[in-house]
Amino acid sequence: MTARPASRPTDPTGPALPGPEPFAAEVRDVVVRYARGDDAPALDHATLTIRPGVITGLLGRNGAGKTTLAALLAAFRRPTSGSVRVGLPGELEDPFENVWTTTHTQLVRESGDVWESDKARDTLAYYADLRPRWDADLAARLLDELEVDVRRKPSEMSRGKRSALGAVIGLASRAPLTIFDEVYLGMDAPSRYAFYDALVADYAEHPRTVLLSSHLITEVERLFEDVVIIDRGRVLLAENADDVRARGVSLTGPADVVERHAAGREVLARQRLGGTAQVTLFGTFADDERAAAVEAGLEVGAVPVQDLFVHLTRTGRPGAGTDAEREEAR
Ligand SMILES: Nc1ncnc2c1ncn2[C@@H]1O[C@H](COP(=O)(O)OP(=O)(O)OP(=O)(O)O)[C@@H](O)[C@H]1O
Repeated sequence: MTARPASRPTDPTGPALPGPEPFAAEVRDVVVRYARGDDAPALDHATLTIRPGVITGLLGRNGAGKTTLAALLAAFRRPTSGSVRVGLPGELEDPFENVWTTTHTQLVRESGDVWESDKARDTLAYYADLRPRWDADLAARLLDELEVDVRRKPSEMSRGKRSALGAVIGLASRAPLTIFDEVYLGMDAPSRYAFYDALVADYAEHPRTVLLSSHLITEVERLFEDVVIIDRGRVLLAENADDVRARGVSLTGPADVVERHAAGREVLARQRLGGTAQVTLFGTFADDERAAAVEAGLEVGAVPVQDLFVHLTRTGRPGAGTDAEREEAR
């Protein structure tokens, strides 16, 4: 953030207030063009629903439109056309210049959304004042756990500590709609896992609607219930994560048996360790195919969201994806 708003924090240590129920959001036929006449809009007739009280994973390759979508929901910008509505289920409103919905929506981006040149505690005080459900105790505990020194300015912190500060702001806000846009990318693995654990624990106690955008799909996929995949501004799918996982099949077992049961199917990923192989196949198995695979000694499982994501968004779809492209997309 570059400019400080006119209002200043008053009581950063005040008690958390009860707030509204988790928000829902609806995006209908939304187009966002950053430049007039741009023939590759950042969002291209995007339509999706964010369910209330659910953690949704927002996935897409670089430049897919994730940050643009997050910015619309948080009312940082308006769509070129189409409608964005946010709020209590059944009472959705246009969030743009809407004090009520924006007060209850917290977006944290990779930059951390912090005042770079002020001490971190000033940014925390600002959010404590802004967010009615701010929990100062939770913020203090997480800052301690993630070893963020609030006496320092973000401009003097490492990227990871700045990200951690943003992650704490997102969690302690307890906003009915909380959006984490790649906020944890700068954090090291122990910090990221501490953040995921804190998110799951606090979400269980204080349900809210969470949108998590990340490239680290294997790390975060256990967290989300719904998935939205965007590709070049278009929504490829928006559905329950288990339904996404059921779009493919994973087979594990002796390599020759695995290959026999995979024959003729589209292989999304293949791994081999000695005589054991694991393949990820696109498409579902009929009951008799599944039974035959189990009978032959194979382990039949659901597909990691990551493999489907790579498949659905690979360069030159349909058809031409190579292993190198898949690696690049990971
Ligand atoms: N301020 C801007 N001005 C012009 N074009 C922009 C602007 N912000 C984003 N874009 C373009 O809009 C498209 C979508 O960008 P966006 O940042 O939403 O994608 P993203 O999925 O968040 O990408 P990443 O994972 O790389 O952060 C990209 O083509 C990007 O170049």
